[in-house]
Amino acid sequence: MSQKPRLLVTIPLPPKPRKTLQNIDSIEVVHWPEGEVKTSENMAKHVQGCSGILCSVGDKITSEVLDAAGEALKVVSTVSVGYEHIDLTACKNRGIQVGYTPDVLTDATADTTATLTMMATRGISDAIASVKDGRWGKPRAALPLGMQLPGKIIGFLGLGRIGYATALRLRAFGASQFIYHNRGTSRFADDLGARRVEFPQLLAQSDVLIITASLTSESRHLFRKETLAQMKSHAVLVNTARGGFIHQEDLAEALSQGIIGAAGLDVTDPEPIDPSHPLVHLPNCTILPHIGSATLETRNAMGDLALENVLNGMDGKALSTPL
Ligand SMILES: O=C(O)C(=O)CO
Repeated sequence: MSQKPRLLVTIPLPPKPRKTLQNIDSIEVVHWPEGEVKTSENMAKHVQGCSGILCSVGDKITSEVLDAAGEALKVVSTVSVGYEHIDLTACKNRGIQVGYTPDVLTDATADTTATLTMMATRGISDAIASVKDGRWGKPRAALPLGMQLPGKIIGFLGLGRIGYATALRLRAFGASQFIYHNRGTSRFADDLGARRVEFPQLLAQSDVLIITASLTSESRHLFRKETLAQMKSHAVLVNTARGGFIHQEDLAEALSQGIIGAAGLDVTDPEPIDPSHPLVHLPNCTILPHIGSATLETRNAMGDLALENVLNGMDGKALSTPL
């Protein structure tokens, strides 16, 4: 049996960190078998005896997984800024370090959030569909008119790094009035001239409401029938954070009944969303397949940082970006 420390890699790595890892022969790399379902049983099987886990948001790192890994496990490193898939308390209790990848994905994710905001406010996905399905030019099939950002109130649930970078992009489209709801105050508020409001005011005042917060057990299904009903009837809801913020059946109902105007989602719950889900077929709902950070440059940077974290952790060193 190999005496080398073992590293479980649960995801296909981007090219740059993949190459780096290929050139390291002091560790044994266990790659997740292509196409194998990520069940807890399979995770427990592959993680046995590993000193490090390199994973991402689709991998549930529970106390059972940590127990299955055994005494050797020193570090869990996720290729993501979100970390709700990792049981941090269980890691802490076992002295296991946890790393994540903040900052390096801010710009790519803000690009996606601003793009999705523009797509949803202008009804771009239905407009594209109308060209493909022959509705273009048929008077009775006229598309609804879109909404522009000047003079509108742009609300952020979670004005952190990604929210701020999104607001800067939306300024180029004429957005100038920003409000936000964070638990405390945002360090970016002054620069944007953004006003902090309580959640009910965020719902009631936003013309565009953008979710760029971390999901917690308290914020699960924060957007449901009762809260969606408090939004403006033309409001556009954008979510590039986590699907769990939104009760999807309630959102589908709100969009089809004109309770709110449109939605743009880069995240769903579960992922992927079932293609037969009503949200997928609504003309006023744009859904992207969780591509927030999906550029070559950003994924390489995330992979590099996560690899650095896991190698340091396996070596007993401090991580560059610990949780
Ligand atoms: O980094 C994250 O948390 C993601 O969702 C990746 O896009």
